[in-house]
Amino acid sequence: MRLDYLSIFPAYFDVLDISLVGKAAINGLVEIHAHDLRDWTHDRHRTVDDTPCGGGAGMVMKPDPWGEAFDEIIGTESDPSVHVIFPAPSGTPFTQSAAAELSSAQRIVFCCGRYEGIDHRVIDYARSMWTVHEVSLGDYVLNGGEVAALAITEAVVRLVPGFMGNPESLAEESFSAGQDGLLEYPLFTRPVSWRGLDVPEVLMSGHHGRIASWRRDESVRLTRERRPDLTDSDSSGIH
Ligand SMILES: N#Cc1c(N)n[nH]c1-c1ccc2c(Cl)cn(Cc3cccnc3)c2c1
Repeated sequence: MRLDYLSIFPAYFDVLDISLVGKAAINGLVEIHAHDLRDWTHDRHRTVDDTPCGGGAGMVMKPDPWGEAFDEIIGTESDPSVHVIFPAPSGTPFTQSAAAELSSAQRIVFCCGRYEGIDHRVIDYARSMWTVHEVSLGDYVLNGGEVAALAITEAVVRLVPGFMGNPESLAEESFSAGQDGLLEYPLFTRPVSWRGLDVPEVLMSGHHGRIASWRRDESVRLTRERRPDLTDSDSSGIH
């Protein structure tokens, strides 16, 4: 899997060399390339923004640098196997199932905008050439697309076959298909007693049936408390 990041702050992606994604890069599972969008400007000030047509506050990212960067990084041929991701406040909420789908992609290009956003013709052009995803991390405001690109990268790469040392652990995580759409149950490890707080006895019983039942009950309880929106979904197992 090749991952490209287009941003006016490419240093955001230096962290990928340190994290688990860096390990995957070393193992050859992923290839990471960060690019400075300003490398595709031609004026002395390396300008990437301009005032919005129709007026309004803030600045909008000009289309020209993006188009030239696309030509060099992706090419000028249409290829639906290339996935181009535009984080955006107006994007579709990014989900675990979207991460799972993207984990089989061979090429993902993250377009990380700033200011008030990117000229929409950039997205329209990308849609005419590749498979485009306009996504949002959630209902809160970030200053640009970089943090979202990092979060999406981690969510996707950890699902790439061969990346996780113990793929079985993926099945028990919150939001994973194996969890019935429920939140993950509380976790404990040694010592059994810590600052007057004990591990629930059932987990020390060695009785696998009771343990499974306790874990399921806890997942249902937590999901009802914290994510009632998940309890109505068909996959939740709670109705
Ligand atoms: N993904 C996601 C996401 C999220 N969950 N919050 N904010 C963003 C996000 C993503 C992309 C951009 C671009 Cl390009 C510019 N900005 C700044 C901005 C802030 C408020 C309104 N307009 C633009 C972005 C914010």
